[in-house]
Amino acid sequence: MKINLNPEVTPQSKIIVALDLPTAAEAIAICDRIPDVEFWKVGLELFIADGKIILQELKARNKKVFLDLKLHDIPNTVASACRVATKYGADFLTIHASGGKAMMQAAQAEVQDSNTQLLAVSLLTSTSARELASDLQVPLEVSDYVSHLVKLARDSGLTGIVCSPHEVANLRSQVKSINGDDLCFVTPGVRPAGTAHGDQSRVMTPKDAIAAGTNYLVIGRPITAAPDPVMAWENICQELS
Ligand SMILES: O=c1ccn([C@@H]2O[C@H](COP(=O)(O)O)[C@@H](O)[C@H]2O)c(=O)[nH]1
Repeated sequence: MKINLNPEVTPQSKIIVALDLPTAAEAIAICDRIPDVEFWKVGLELFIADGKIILQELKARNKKVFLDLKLHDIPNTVASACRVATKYGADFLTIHASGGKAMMQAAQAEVQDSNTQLLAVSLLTSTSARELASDLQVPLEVSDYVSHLVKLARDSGLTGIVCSPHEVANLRSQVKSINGDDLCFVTPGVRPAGTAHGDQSRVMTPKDAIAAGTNYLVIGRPITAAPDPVMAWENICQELS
């Protein structure tokens, strides 16, 4: 069954915790410590190390799974990878919107009849306005560039978008999905007040991100790298309740 994009409004159900860890054993240890987490994200490091093991383990625990592979290649290659990825039973899978419409449409066609819903990564939350202009030489404001990519993803039939919480409110009012429903906005770049931003640029607190209209928050190191991950998780849930 495809997951509900507007989960029950408990703090836990809106938080996806990123398991950016080097082995399945370390990831499982974190899952054991925080059994209340309902939705886990498996990214490149863990997938390359131990993808099959961790994905089977999370599904065996009846957890929701976000497989964050951020695929970006020619349409045939991405579509084939998406077809194979659906076999893991992931609820969300990411591809890069900057791969273009043909790539996204081909990918969407492969997941259409599965329970996996595709999200388009717009502009990485680590990218600043300065980098967009100077390094990437994109002559647009961040908000205009993200909006352009989101429309491409919408026109390609994707379910949702990965963007910074800063962009959600504007995008929600501007862009509906092709069937008229709201797009699902999934936002990394979330930092509780007082925690290190690290490599993230376009950040917001959990409470402000929810107020901005995010469907799901993605939070990694503020929980998994905290001195006490259980307390970090509980503090964020408390902030949202
Ligand atoms: O634009 C993006 C897309 C994906 N991510 C991923 O989210 C988590 C964030 O982890 P933190 O430790 O909370 O920074 C990470 O797995 C990224 O790969 C993103 O940050 N930005």
